[in-house]
Amino acid sequence: MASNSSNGDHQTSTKQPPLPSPLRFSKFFQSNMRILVTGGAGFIGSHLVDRLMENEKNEVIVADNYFTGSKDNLKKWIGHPRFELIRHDVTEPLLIEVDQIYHLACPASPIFYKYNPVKTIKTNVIGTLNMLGLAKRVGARFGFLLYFQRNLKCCYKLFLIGSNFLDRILLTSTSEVYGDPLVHPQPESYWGNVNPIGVRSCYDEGKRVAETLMFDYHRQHGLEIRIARIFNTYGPRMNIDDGRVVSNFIAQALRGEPLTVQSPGTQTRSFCYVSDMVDGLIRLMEGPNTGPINLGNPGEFTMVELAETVKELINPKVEIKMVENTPDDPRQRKPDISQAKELLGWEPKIKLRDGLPRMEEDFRLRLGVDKSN
Ligand SMILES: NC(=O)c1ccc[n+]([C@@H]2O[C@H](COP(=O)([O-])OP(=O)(O)OC[C@H]3O[C@@H](n4cnc5c(N)ncnc54)[C@H](O)[C@@H]3O)[C@@H](O)[C@H]2O)c1
Ligand SMILES: O=C(O)[C@H]1O[C@H](OP(=O)(O)OP(=O)(O)OC[C@H]2O[C@@H](n3ccc(=O)[nH]c3=O)[C@H](O)[C@@H]2O)[C@H](O)[C@@H](O)[C@@H]1O
Repeated sequence: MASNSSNGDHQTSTKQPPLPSPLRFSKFFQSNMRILVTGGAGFIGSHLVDRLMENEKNEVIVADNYFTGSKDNLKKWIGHPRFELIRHDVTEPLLIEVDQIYHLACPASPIFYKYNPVKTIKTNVIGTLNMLGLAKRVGARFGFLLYFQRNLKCCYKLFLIGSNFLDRILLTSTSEVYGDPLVHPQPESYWGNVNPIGVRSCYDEGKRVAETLMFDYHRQHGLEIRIARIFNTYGPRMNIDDGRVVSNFIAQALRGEPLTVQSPGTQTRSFCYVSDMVDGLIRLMEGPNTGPINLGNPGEFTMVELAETVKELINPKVEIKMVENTPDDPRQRKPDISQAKELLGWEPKIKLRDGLPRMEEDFRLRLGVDKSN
């Protein structure tokens, strides 16, 4: 069996040792960062792709099953040499070479995640397991390669360069992990108040298990993880009929329909504009902190106040009517973002009254309702 000692002064055969696969080896020299965005055809994901593509050193791969997302959200990138779109359901394994994973694949609207609760929890549990397996597989092989290079001495320096390309995976978790919070505002140290068997549990508990899996892979396999707990986010490209409150109210105001405030109407939410959210996600991924870190806008409003603001800004003639709510609707939600400020140097810039008109413009275009009506 031919063998070469690491310092090359003793060879039993002229056969060269097997070189690492060109693809892997090139990782040390390639300037491009290969980034997988699962759920990248969705609302937040497509805005994230836009931002990642601005960096010429990024190659972006989107894996999406189009359950709530759309190719339309990515049409400007299709055919671009640094972009690739694959129809893929994350509940099935995915074998590709990547350097970073933003794992966003999961329906976010309560109407959609309640539509098939078993699928929702599979997406959060099996989907996250598949993405962690991908990160570990690629990261582990890469780790071996680093060890191999390190023992070649001459390439030791590459180990230092290469190591900062070690894979990392970011999970977009949610403020729903706090359930119907008894602590207000919610800090990351709060364990939550979640119904394990309710109609929202497929999502709330699914995301909690996803966070658990992230930390277990981190502790057991040393995987580089990042966890963002996203609070209500709004902006252009939200599905017009996805049932979430901001998209509902804007679509209703533009169509001249009554704004449907679900009872009691005094429940609160805090709304973060999508460009602020994307900023926060990238800062978290690029920084050294695993999280979980709350990302959201601490500006808290009741649903009645939100309806009154939409009425004032978009259609003063529209009515506001109370309708029934769904079970387990959290009564209050407001992020404590002191960790995001301190560790990421991040805080949201866009206030609700400045964000809503940008979303109105997008919805007017898509609904064909011009300013005069
Ligand atoms: N928007 C918010 O207010 C909010 C708040 C908290 C957390 N989040 C999280 O952020 C992420 C993105 O949310 P969003 O608002 O963009 O939602 P979205 O529904 O617009 O996007 C989700 C994307 O994931 C895709 N997807 C769903 N299931 C999939 C599967 N099994 N395999 C592959 N793709 C799948 C959908 O087709 C869609 O493109 C989600 O993980 C969501 O839980 C969003
Ligand atoms: O920020 C979060 O973490 C969560 O926020 C939302 O969940 P939720 O707050 O329930 O979102 P909406 O469906 O927009 O409901 C917000 C509030 O508005 C109310 N609502 C909703 C729709 C409507 O037409 N009228 C109305 O008053 C609901 O009862 C609820 O109290 C997202 O749907 C979740 O994906 C996300 O994880």
